[in-house]
Amino acid sequence: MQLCFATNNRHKIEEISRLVGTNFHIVSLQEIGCYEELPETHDTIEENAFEKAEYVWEHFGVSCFADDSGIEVEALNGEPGVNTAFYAGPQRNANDNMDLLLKNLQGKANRNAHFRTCIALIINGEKHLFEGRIEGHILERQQGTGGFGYDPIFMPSGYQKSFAEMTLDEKGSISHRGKAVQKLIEFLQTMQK
Ligand SMILES: O=c1[nH]c(=O)c2ncn([C@@H]3O[C@H](COP(=O)(O)OP(=O)(O)OP(=O)(O)O)[C@@H](O)[C@H]3O)c2[nH]1
Ligand SMILES: [Mg+2]
Repeated sequence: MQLCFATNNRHKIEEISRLVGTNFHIVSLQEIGCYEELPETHDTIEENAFEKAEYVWEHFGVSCFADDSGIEVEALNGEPGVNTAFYAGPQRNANDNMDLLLKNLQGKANRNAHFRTCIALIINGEKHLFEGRIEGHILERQQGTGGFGYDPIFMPSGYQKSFAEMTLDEKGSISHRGKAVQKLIEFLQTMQK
């Protein structure tokens, strides 16, 4: 089965390709001739995931899925949430985003946070949503150099290392994205039976 992964984030492609393995064949936006930014104009992760997938389905007529993700911090009433990618500004810089989050958490005892991924699938025009979530906390400072985004300051519950100190396989086995993709794979497998 061939599906377009509607994303411009190379880290997501790397993580999801490993998880999907040979279960189905993923094609990129470039491979279907889509070179534009995908619209993400809504206030929720769920709606933005569908907006990206719908754009590809409507403009290119290709079955596809999109991943919209965010980190939600308890003491900040769920922020950055839907603004995770550009929390510190339109430059979408990971260090600026982490610095701002650490600054906004200064002096706060509660550092609980979770990552959430919503994967919107449109297959032959039918729409489905899969969600994955991982609980953890925000570290005092960056730890590790792997991963992307906020990985160096996020430590999942029950672990003594940040996402940025894990291998891609380790992160994928517990992460928000890993859980959402697992649900997507199981769904696609039941469809093929
Ligand atoms: O530490 C992190 N570990 C992760 O596993 C992770 N996944 C997402 N993020 C952050 O959340 C934004 C989502 O925004 P997002 O879902 O709109 O993605 P994006 O704009 O980068 O790509 P696209 O898929 O929309 O093209 C991204 O930019 C990252 O800053 C992560 N941070
Ligand atoms: Mg985006």
